Amino acid sequence: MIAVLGAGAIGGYVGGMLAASGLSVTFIGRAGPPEALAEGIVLHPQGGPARGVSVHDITLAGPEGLHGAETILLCTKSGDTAAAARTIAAHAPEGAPVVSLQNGLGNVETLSARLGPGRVVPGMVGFNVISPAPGDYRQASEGEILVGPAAERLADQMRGAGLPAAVHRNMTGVQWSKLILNLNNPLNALSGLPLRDHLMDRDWRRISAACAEETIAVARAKGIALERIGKVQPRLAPLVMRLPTPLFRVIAGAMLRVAPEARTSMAGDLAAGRRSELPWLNGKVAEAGRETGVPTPVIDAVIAMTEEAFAAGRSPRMTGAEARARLAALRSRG
Ligand SMILES: NC(=O)C1=CN([C@@H]2O[C@H](COP(=O)(O)OP(=O)(O)OC[C@H]3O[C@@H](n4cnc5c(N)ncnc54)[C@H](OP(=O)(O)O)[C@@H]3O)[C@@H](O)[C@H]2O)C=CC1
Ligand SMILES: CC(C)(CO)C(=O)C(=O)O
Repeated sequence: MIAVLGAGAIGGYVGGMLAASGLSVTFIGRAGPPEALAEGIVLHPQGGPARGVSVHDITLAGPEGLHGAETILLCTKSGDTAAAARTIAAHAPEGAPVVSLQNGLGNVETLSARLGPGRVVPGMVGFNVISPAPGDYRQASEGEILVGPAAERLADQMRGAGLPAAVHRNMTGVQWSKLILNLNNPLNALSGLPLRDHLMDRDWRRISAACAEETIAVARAKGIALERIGKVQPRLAPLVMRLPTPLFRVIAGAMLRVAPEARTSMAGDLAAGRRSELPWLNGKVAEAGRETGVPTPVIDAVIAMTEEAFAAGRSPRMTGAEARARLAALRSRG
């Protein structure tokens, strides 16, 4: 049985696809069965027909449902990882591998510290998923799932379920490279725009490019080999993001094949009043920058602006040009 801990957008979609292929999947809620799935699941893979999974073909449970898990997919936000690790330690069989499908850096370390080394496998989901209604999950952009070699069987099961999954040997490089894409998450939360409209604004892309450059410099200082994520070569990302919009539209066509209503997961967190994953995204780059002596002034200023927005509980809905002016003011202050 595959247990999905964190029945939100990623857990609902990935777990739902696995269940639709006939695998036994249990969705674990915080205290009891996840209510969002009480009526079953509707899946909308990008470019494919919608499919339904009856509530009778899945198991919904509280933490005790981890009891029979052979593999655990961890799909909570990063701020919930430590609590999830405690739940796994208390309820899951000791040897059951835990595959983190989360964004950001540090989740694997948090899980390993609680559950022991060798049991936790890093994973990366390269596509966006939105959930317009409880139990309804839509793949909203292109991308693949990558997992560490220890999860080869899971990668096979995912492919069998129609999910584009593969094993990757350098998951540290993959996670840093995905992080470069996720540096756009707080910017998208600040603009409040659908992701596609956001990406069409060159001022926002220029800020993304500056954040990517700082992260590439930090990764280089740490000796991390960055990896291609889908069609994106991280080292070329700053160049591509800075292109004038008509050229960007042609070169980055795949990046723009995004559902019109899609927003990044952090924009969703801000809109829903949830905590942000900022400390595991930009925060980790700033931390590593301090350790390696690489300055990260743009990332630091983006952190300050995003923290302000989360403290206010709503997106400032600023334009890219306004954001650049604000960043310049924050940087000149210090
Ligand atoms: N959404 C996306 O497009 C993508 C997201 N990701 C990453 O995947 C991860 C998950 O994101 P996403 O699916 O969007 O997040 P969601 O907020 O949609 O879902 C997270 C789910 O985890 C549940 N949860 C939290 N703590 C626990 C716990 N201790 N026990 C059981 N359930 C728990 C939450 O329940 P509750 O509602 O009660 O809080 C919620 O249902 C994040 O790291 C994100 O960055 C990666 C690629 C794309
Ligand atoms: C797919 C992507 C990069 C952007 O939507 C993402 O990871 C997220 O929303 O958190």
